[in-house]
Amino acid sequence: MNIYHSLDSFERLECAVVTSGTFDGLHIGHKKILARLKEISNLSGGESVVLTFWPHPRMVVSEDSQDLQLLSTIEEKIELFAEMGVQHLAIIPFTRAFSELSSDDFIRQILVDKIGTKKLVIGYDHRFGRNREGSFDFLQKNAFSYGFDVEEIPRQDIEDLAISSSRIRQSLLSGNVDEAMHLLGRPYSITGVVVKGKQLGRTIGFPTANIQLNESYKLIPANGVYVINAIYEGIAYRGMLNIGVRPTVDGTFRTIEANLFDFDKEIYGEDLTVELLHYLRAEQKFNGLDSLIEQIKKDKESTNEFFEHLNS
Ligand SMILES: Cc1cc2nc3c(=O)[nH]c(=O)nc-3n(C[C@H](O)[C@H](O)[C@H](O)COP(=O)(O)O)c2cc1C
Ligand SMILES: Nc1ncnc2c1ncn2[C@@H]1O[C@H](COP(=O)(O)OP(=O)(O)O)[C@@H](O)[C@H]1O
Repeated sequence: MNIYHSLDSFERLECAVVTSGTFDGLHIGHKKILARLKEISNLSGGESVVLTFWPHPRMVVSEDSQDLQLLSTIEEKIELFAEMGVQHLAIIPFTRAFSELSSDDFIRQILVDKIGTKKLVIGYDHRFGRNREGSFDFLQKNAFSYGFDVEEIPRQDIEDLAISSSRIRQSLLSGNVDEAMHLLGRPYSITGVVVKGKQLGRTIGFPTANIQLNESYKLIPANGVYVINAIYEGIAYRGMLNIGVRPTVDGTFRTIEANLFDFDKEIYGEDLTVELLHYLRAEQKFNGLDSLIEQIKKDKESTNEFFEHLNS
């Protein structure tokens, strides 16, 4: 996959089959668009191009941008686009000036002149240009004068509800990682560096790798205990995760900590990815460490049962 961090380095293609959007989460609905993009480019002998924007437009134009929480970091998106076989990924720096571009200017200057678009594939609710004025209807009416075809991919539903990034955010914020997995088509994951904690975990028989996220905007699911797969140096380990403030040990800030099964390595300073598979329970305040340990042992049993069911 060719990656462009601005359009300056993009060389106009003979036959570009293009889609554009923010694609937060790259969920099942997004995948449908990308699958169609690939299909058309294969059939037409063209090349597939994804135009995406970074930072996320809401980080730039919304007043609540501090509160914005996203499903994917830009690194995660790059990896997923590559896995899906996208040939060209152009990451357009989304600035206030760019947000002022009219939809007509966006189409003529970028899609036509810069990229060489011959076919545009967009999701059912995609809007672009100043104040999101460009819609599918607008494109279809003007497609002839722009010299490319447009195709709209209809809304993808699961159980009569639209699959959307905001719906997945809500699922995760209420701890429902099972539903999020269903809508994403893969588990929700978090990657960060392992940092030192209170060094208490090892003394209670459950060492926990405390994960510090690199990006403040990455969405952290609801506090609670989860079944996970942890990926360390490309190898997956079963495990469990606690997200919360650890009321039992008078924790003062929120941590994300993973206990990996059948693992015994010091990994401070190294990267760890956790895939959240299932919600077990809410975080609780126990009357002392003994009750907490009893509960964590039960969590481990529940985690093992979860994996047994998965394999049966
Ligand atoms: C599976 C699991 C469940 C946990 N559940 C709770 C909980 O319900 N309440 C709580 O206060 N802490 C909970 N913890 C956090 C422990 O208090 C924490 O792991 C311990 O204090 C060690 O912290 P350290 O990594 O800073 O040494 C849980 C940890 C794990 C691994
Ligand atoms: N099975 C395991 N699961 C998680 N971390 C482990 C495991 N085995 C060893 N470790 C290491 O031990 C550290 C966690 O020990 P712990 O006593 O909880 O200390 P801390 O409070 O610094 O997290 C992890 O960061 C990791 O380097």
